[in-house]
Amino acid sequence: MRAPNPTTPGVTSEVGRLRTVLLHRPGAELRRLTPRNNDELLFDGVPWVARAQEEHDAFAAALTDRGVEVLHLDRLLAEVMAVPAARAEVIAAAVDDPRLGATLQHATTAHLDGLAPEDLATALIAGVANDELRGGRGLAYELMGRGDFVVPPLPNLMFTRDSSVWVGGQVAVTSLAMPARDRESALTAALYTHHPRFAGVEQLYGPHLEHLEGGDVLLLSPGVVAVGVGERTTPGGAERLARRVFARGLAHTVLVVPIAQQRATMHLDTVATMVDVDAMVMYPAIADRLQAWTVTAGDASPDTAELSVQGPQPFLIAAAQAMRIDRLRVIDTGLDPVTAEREQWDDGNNTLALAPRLAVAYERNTVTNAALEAAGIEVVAIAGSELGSGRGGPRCMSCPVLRDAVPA
Ligand SMILES: NC(=[NH2+])NCCC[C@H](N)C(=O)O
Repeated sequence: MRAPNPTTPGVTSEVGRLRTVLLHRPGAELRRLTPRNNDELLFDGVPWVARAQEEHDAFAAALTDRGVEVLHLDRLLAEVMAVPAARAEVIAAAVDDPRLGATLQHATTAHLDGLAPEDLATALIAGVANDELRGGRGLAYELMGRGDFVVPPLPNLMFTRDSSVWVGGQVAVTSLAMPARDRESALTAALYTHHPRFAGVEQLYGPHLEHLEGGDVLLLSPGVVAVGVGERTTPGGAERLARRVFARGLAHTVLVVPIAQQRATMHLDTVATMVDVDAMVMYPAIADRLQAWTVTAGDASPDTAELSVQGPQPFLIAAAQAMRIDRLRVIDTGLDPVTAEREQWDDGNNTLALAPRLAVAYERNTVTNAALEAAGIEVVAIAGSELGSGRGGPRCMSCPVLRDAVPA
C-alpha cells in the first residue's frame, strides 16, 4: 500500500497517533435552529449555542493538550475565500437552488460576491436570510417570509467527519445524502482544491456522485476500508469508492456493511469505532448480526471491471480475515440492553482514537466508558450535552488529516 510520508497529510488507520485534525467550532449557523426547522436541519432539539461552543472548545483543547494540531474549517475557508476561483465555486453552489429563480439567484450572487473573504465564509456557513440580503429582488424574494433562508445555514458542518475523509494520502470530498448537508461538500472541495495547505493533494471522490459520507468509512487497518451502507452511503457510493481506492493503490479490500436505515444508526460510526489496532467498541444489539460483503479488485481495468464481491458473512469474521488477524476484539456499549440503547443513542460508540488504546468519548456514557477502561482503553472524557443534540460524538466532529502509521 502506498503510505503517506510522515510530513504530508494522510491517514491509513483509525488509531495511528493523531497529528492533525480538521474541526469546526459551531457558530452563528447553530443560532438559526428553531423548533420549526430543527428536524429538517437534522438536529433533535434547539441547542444552547454558547454552551455548545464551550464544549467544543474543551474538545479542541483536549486534542491540542495531547499534541494534536487542530485546523479550523471556518478559518481555512475564510483564507481560501480570497482566491477568486474558490469564491466563484462556492457562490455558484450556494445559489444553485431551484427555489430562488433567476432574478434572486443573480441578486444573491451579487450580494455574496460583494463580501470580504471572512464575511463570505460566515455567510456561506450561517446562511443568508431574506431580510439580510442586500439588493434582494425577484418574485421568489417578494413571496418569501422575511426570516426565510435565501441561502440555508449549515448547522451540521461541525460534523467534519462526514464532508471529507482521507484514505491514505488522498482525500475524498464526499457526496452527502441529506439535502440539509449537500452544500457542505462545496466548502470542503474549495478548501482542498485551493488552500495552500493542501496543495498537491489528490482528490479521491467528489460532490454529486453516488452518496458517500465519511461517518460510514472506517479504516480498519492499512489497506482495509469498511464502508457502511444505509441511510446515507449507498451501495453505488461504496462501489465507486472501492474502484477508486483499488485503482490508486490505497486499499486492497473494501468491506461493505449494511446498517439499518434509521436515524439512530445513520452512519457506521454510530454503531462501531476502532479503539485499538484490533479492537472496536460496538453496539451489542448488532454485533452478531452485522454482515459484510468483501469487495476486492477484479482483474481488468478499474473503471469497467467487475469487482470481486464475496459474502455476506458476519462482519467480525470478514473484518478479521481482511485485516489478517485472528480476532477483532469487541467492547460492548452499555451492559444491559436498555443502557446500551441509551448510550448508543448518545454516541457512546462514537469515539475518536488519539492513538492505540487512547480515545476521546462523551463523558455521559459512563457505563460504556467504564467498559473501555476495563479493557485497557484510556478514555479522554469530554462534555457533550449540547453538542450531542445534533446526534454526533467525538468521531463525527473530527476529520483526521494526518495520523502516524500503526506499527506493523
Ligand atoms: N459521522 C456521524 N455519525 N455524523 C453524525 C452527523 C449528525 C448530523 N446531525 C446528521 O444527521 O447528519
